[in-house]
Amino acid sequence: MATPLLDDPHVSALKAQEPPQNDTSAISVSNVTPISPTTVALAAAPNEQVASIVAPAESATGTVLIVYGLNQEHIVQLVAEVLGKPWTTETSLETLAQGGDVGVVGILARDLERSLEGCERSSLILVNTYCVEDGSAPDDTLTERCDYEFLYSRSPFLRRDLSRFLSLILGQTRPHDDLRKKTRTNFISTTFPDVHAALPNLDILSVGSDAVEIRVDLLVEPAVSGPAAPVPSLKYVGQQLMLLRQHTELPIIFTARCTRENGKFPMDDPALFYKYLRRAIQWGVEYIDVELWLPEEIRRQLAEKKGHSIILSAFHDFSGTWKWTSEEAQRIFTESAKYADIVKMIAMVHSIEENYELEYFRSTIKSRGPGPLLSAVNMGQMGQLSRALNTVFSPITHPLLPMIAAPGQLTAAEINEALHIMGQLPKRDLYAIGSFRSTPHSMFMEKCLNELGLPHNFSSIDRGPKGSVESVIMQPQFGGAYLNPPVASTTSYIPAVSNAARAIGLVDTIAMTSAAEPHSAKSRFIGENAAWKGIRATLTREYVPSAYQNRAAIILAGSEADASAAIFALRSLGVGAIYTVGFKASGPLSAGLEPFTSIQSVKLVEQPFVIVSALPPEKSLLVQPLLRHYGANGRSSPPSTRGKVYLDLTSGLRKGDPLAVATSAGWTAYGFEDVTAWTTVETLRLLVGQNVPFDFVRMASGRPLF
Ligand SMILES: O=C1C[C@@](O)(C(=O)O)C[C@@H](O)[C@@H]1O
Repeated sequence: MATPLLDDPHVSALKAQEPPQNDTSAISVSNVTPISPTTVALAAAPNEQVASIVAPAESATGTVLIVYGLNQEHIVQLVAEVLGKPWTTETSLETLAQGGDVGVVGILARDLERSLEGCERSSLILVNTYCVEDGSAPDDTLTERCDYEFLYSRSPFLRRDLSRFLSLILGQTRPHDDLRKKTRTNFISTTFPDVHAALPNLDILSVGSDAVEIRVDLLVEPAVSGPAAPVPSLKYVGQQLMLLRQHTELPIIFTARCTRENGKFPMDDPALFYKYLRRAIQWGVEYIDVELWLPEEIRRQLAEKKGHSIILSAFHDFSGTWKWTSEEAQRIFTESAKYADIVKMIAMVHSIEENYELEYFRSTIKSRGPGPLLSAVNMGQMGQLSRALNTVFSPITHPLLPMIAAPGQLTAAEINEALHIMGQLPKRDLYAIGSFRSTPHSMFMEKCLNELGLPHNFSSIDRGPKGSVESVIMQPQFGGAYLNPPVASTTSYIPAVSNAARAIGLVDTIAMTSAAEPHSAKSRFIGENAAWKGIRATLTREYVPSAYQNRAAIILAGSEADASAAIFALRSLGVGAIYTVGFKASGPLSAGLEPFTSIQSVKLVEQPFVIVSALPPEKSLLVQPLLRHYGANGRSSPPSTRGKVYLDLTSGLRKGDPLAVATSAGWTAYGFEDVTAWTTVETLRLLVGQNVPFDFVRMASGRPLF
């Protein structure tokens, strides 16, 4: 049967080999398959240069086998597009074994079982896909036969959701690698019986959260007749999870809390927990909460099968007699650590002293050296102090939730206020430095600081005469700034710069370093570049990082400086040749860039996967002929590698409407507003260490942004 192309020579790394390594923005530069011999010389070295700054992902090969339902073949093509790989459909897997590594292969669900007999599975990643729109659920045995399962509905979020799912299960994005390095992390414990009720407020609810917990045990599945079942069905849970994932970019924590630990899941059948948690791994959930009381065999098996999900072990003690200083507390940690990436220990307490004892316990765990992270808090009003002092995955609540998930829970704002009062979060002066255009943006920043209960001042200042920025930075209360437009990374008043900012040549954020002790020899501040992360986050929202590997890119800009963050972001994704229009590069990122000098050069470029325009507004029209030329009706890409991205970084009143032209010519197009919102997320992280989700930034800013 079917279908297109297995002739693409670029079938390469799809899946990162075990286990999760370093950086979320990881890239792969090994396994680079050149587009053309010249591309090798042009691209390999520059990508490696960026790879030394942004740690590369391990690469590996594998075929993604998409199991699909009748009349659902479109999902196979969509998977291939998001992965940037060729695809085919088969009725049997025998031919596959001979054909080797072919990217994406679709097989009808009804053909799977017969096909798998005697088939060598080791290089296959089996993903069952299932459209839940009609309210039905996939067949259990089919799901169990597969490694992963993608539940979907044909919503505007489908592509984004698919990209997130694939990036996670293939180990191409590793949200935990970023989070485990943060000084403090919070997660919001949602307590809705139905995720639908959370959706209108999800953006605001998750300000200050690094992850969202879905309390599966608190979901209440509507009963056809009679009272609701004590445990929501897997079918219902799957649909609820899909809905939540479509509406938040934050990692999800999947929790089925048992009755003894303040939850509703019955404890008479541990296998039930295994079934739900295993399914959560198959659904590509980022964090799985595994209770310590579960039989060791179940915990071991979940750890073995966790793929790229992270395991949070959970232990709650409600007895009121818990002692953090006891042998038992140490034993519980040791036992939990066996199969966990994060150990969560939570106890009900009745005196303030028990918080001090918990802090002592925390220090003993730290002194043990490397091992899983400890997230430990006390419950009850007396335990609230510990909720402020815990730094790893602190459970938080929000006034808009129907109820708190545990006694004594605090909001993100309450924790920050408490930390401030205890002298742990001193008030700082933060600045937006630059053109007056940044004022609405700084109002938004102020709004975020308020929402987060942060004590800082925020002021917007013009760059002013020479020396004026220096005098601001020298003030003892100075606590960080963002600069619009950015300044050269060699600017004398910036004490130190990050490697990325140095390579890009621009600093757009001055952040306090973590080693910012008052008399330390180290610089208290560092110049950073948030823009490239904003660009990268935009580019990878609907395509997995490896979709960019070795593909050609074109960048149009009025100057090298306007393009450098985009070049860095593209290099971090391992793109192949980069062609430039409107400028000739000579800075640190110039190696491997090839200028388009004539219409002749346009003809030489095969099919660019990505076009970025950072042209000045009065010249923004110039990109339109290229978008049309390479659009679906022009020199279109082979169907095997269809899908291409247009990123418009031009701000202000522009000529023409390149975004509309791009969309009508079949490009996946993103405007400046998307990049700015992602960049703002990064800026807030750098300046105040807090996570404000993209959707909140986008919602609060409306359109056009700020
Ligand atoms: O484990 C925890 C911590 C928690 O019990 C608390 O004490 O805040 C709340 C739960 O939802 C979460 O799963």
